[in-house]
Amino acid sequence: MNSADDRRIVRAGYRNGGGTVTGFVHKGHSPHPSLDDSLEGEIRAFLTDEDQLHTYDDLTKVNPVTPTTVLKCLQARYRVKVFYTHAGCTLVALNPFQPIPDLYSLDVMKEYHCAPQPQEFKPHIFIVAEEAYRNVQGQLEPVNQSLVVSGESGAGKTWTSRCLMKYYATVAASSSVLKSQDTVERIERRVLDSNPIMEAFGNACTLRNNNSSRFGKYIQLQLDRCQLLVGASVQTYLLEKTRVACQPANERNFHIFYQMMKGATDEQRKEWKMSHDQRFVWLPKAEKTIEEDCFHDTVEAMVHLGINAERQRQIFKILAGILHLGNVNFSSSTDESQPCNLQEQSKDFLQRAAELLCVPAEELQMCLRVRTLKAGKQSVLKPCSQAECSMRRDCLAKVIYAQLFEWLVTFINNSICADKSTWCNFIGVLDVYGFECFQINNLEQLCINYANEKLQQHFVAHYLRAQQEEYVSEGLQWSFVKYQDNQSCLDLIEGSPVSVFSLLNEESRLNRASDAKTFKVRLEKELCDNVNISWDKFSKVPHFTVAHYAGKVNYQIQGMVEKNKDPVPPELISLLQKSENALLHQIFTDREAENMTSKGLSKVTVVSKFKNSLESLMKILHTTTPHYTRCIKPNPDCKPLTFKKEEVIMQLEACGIVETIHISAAGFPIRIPFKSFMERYGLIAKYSGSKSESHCVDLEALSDDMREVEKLVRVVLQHQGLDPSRCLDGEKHNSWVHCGRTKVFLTQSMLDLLEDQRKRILSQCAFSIQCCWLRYQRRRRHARRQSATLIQAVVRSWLVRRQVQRWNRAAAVIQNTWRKWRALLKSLAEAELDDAKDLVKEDVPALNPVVRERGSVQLSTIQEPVTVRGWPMGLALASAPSITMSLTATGFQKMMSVMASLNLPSRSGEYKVETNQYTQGVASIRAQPKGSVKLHYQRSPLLYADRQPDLKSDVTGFNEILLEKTL
Ligand SMILES: Nc1ncnc2c1ncn2[C@@H]1O[C@H](COP(=O)(O)OP(=O)(O)OP(=O)(O)O)[C@@H](O)[C@H]1O
Repeated sequence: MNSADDRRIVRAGYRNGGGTVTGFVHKGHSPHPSLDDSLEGEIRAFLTDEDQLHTYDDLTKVNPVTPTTVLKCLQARYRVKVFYTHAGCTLVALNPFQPIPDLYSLDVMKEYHCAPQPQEFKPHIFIVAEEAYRNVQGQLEPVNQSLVVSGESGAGKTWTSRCLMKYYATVAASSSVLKSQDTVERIERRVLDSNPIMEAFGNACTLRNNNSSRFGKYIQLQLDRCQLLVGASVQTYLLEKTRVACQPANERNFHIFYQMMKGATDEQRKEWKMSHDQRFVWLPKAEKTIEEDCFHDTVEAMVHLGINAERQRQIFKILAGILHLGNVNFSSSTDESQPCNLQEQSKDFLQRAAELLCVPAEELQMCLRVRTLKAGKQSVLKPCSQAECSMRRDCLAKVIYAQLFEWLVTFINNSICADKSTWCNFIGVLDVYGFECFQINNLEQLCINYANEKLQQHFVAHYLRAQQEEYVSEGLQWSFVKYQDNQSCLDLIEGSPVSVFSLLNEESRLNRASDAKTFKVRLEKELCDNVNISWDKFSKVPHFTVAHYAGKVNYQIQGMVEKNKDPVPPELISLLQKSENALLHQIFTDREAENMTSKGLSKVTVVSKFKNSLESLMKILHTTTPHYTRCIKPNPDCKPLTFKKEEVIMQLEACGIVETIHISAAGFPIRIPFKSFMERYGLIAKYSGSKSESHCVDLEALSDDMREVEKLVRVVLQHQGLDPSRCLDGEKHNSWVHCGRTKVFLTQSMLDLLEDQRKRILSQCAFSIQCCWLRYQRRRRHARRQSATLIQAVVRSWLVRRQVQRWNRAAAVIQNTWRKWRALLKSLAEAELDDAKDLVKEDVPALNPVVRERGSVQLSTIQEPVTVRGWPMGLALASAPSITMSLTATGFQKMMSVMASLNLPSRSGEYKVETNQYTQGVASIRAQPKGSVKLHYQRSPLLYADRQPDLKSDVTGFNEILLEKTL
């Protein structure tokens, strides 16, 4: 690659309202040699700083954008083991061909998933995955997403698709803890387990890739309202079934056969009649072992998907039967009226194949060697030639394998597909075979390359053309980037009324053996006007050459029509319907098999079927938001960390990556309708303190008034510190924004600036809101505290008042009761004393006059022995406080208090107070000198018995006092 190649891209300026914006004219020499020179100078200047080349995360930042500069950047990045690079709307993924530790770990997934702005992280396939996931969340139309992974065989498409599926199985399930863990785990696991099964049955080791997908697939990951993965469905395209019976030189059959051969137990070998040293014609390069040869993984995945042991047995028996069938050979017959004989060593294989397929051996042999021709209601048997016999054998193997594969896909879908009511959005992952160009190419390659053309067209239509067309419709002056539009190539292949496909179908539907040369003549005649098809006049082999977007491919015509017919002899289908293998029987008796037998496959040709399925895929893609990932194979030998420039540049050119970068770099990738723009960024003008009158303009009204909107856009730009006149219509590199008729066109840098400003204003607003809120809260807290204090004070005073009132009432009751009680006691005591006086008058000498006068007992004054049985209760109660005092006092103090409470004179010698237990109170008082008086008391159960409300009272006493005179 040198700068001469770069001359194909010449920059040209375009003007928009006075300013110049960089645009490009692709492919074609510049009419100005000085431009070439300056470009070369720029390229040299750019490449001088080699140490910086790997820092370009996005190739749109490369300046100037040429194949050389882009290539050098990718190479520099690959050297430092950076494998992902943005190229505008596309992600370029270079295959490292060796596992890179921690590049796809769970932690990395979480990092990208949780990042507020994953785009700011290093380019990664997880950015694409996350962007798609967030788009679904955003619910902006179109909500459903498609991740289109393209690249040539071995570039890493399947690897990338697997990474994407693992990513969604992780992030879309991580927040699902609330759901039944069982369900979630089961569905994620099932979705992931569909991979090893489909790869075992649909992938093979080819010269370009040890694990080459021999079918295309579109996986829909179904998400529910909460963005959780609830199911998935798989749509497959064009399995390369010819590989079952015919493997290209140095390539292998499908992995599953080798897995069986290498991983079977002795018991299984016995059942499959497959000894260790058994060689199968259809298993070339069996000695080569690759990491995909893991039978255990496939069986485990089958178990997880719900394929039970009996079904597995049936599947493996069918596969073993196919292998044995491959060893059946026929010898040529000299007599055309007689069927070909089986070669001697083939007899056993035919027998075993029949046993494994559970069909009668004779019938199998018959079907392979004799054709049944229908003539009206009559059937005529016609022996087949040796070549026909081999073809019928191969056809049988292919149809069984293809139907088995289809059954498996259906089973997987039934197992992982969620009910329509449970999911609402999906993310589709498309992994189709890459562009193929071999020495000999036939119908398979034509179909594969046609599919790639379709995808390229989708990319062109969606991105390159749509973007530029929009510039024009919005009134932007734009110097077009000349991208390679492959519409004419597609017209050649699938167009109407005349195209390669239509002619092929016509030829296939004619009830005659096709001739390659005749067909070539027909093609030449019908398609000579199309520039995308050519013929090598000197070649002896009938062929045609198609100029695809990715390069020219020679297609061999021989066998193409037959392959397109893909006829399956009805007797073979009838035979398989009779199979005692339940699975085989079911596969061929279902509705599709019925159609197949009744109409014959020749009616629905391979290309028409493929075209239909691709068209429905395209319909789905058109209704989704696409995300493109271009996988690049850095070297043809799959060597780790080896970068071959020639190999890479071819792929970059083939997928139009340079054009993509140009359009992304020179154009305005962000286009926002005025109204949405104002809704999002109008606040910048509003909160930046501008006095512009446009601030007061009603946004709703403005959306209709383009001039006003433009004025506002200018204000917004002013607030960014940008000169609107330069940025809107500015010079080269200054033109960041354009106002179209209905939309604002922005560069990524402009968008970043706007977003930054918006974020700043929002955070200022948030800060103001927080301050207000805090102030408000503080005030509220203070007010609350004051109110609480007031309430507490009021309540406390109310409580106290209530308490005092209760006490007052209680005191009044007590006083009242006490007074009554005291009066009662007094009267009782007086009555008792009156009785005692009477008694003394009658029986004993008179009591001491002091006693009589005071109405109290003065034992000391008793001259004569008297018998006092006890003191009245009233006296006891009246004296209670003193007693209490005496209980707490000790010694003399106590004695004095007791005497005082009994109103006893304290003359010494007349009586004695004894305290038996000092600590517990007075035990007795003994009178002197004639005998002693014992005073007993006991505590009253009455509340307040120890209180003496009225201290002046002359009534004294204990709770209960018993006086006892002992002689
Ligand atoms: N990101 C990667 N990291 C490590 N190895 C990778 C990576 N991508 C691809 N590979 C390696 O490259 C091989 C080929 O990749 P893959 O099978 O995905 O290619 P493909 O594009 O799907 O090819 P085909 O079209 O033939 O199916 C893988 O088997 C793997 O070993």
